[in-house]
Amino acid sequence: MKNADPAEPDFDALFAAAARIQRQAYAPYSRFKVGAALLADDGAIYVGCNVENAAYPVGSCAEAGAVSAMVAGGARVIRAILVFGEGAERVTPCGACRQRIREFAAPETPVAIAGPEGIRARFTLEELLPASFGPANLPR
Ligand SMILES: O=c1ccn([C@H]2C[C@H](O)[C@@H](CO)O2)c(=O)[nH]1
Repeated sequence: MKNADPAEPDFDALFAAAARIQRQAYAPYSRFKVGAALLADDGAIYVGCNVENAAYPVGSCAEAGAVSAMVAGGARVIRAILVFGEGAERVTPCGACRQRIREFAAPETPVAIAGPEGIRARFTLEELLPASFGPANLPR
């Protein structure tokens, strides 16, 4: 049975959303298109794709786009996130994006890494960004 556990995020839906948005990526320089989809606490799926720039460092990652879409949509908690990329290697979020996810996720929040054939690996955020700095580290 598909997604029988109600506590388990629907990774099939995240995969479909990330694979769809990956095709929209603007990546004329790297030619490496990435899509990201996250399930937020409002039950909605928010997506993003990488958007490169002729001034290379100005480009943004798929995960950054998905996090921005979530915040713009009014949600504040990431329940699960999936990153979709092509090629033989796993496309794990870059360091900066791990921190972006950290702002809105828990240590145990799943981060799934997918390619065209399906999910390749599943990490927790804590595995990708151990001993991290977050909102609670700032004085109130
Ligand atoms: O997790 C990742 C890794 C890379 N990229 C983008 C950045 C750049 O546009 C291209 C090559 O690094 O892929 C993402 O969007 N997400």
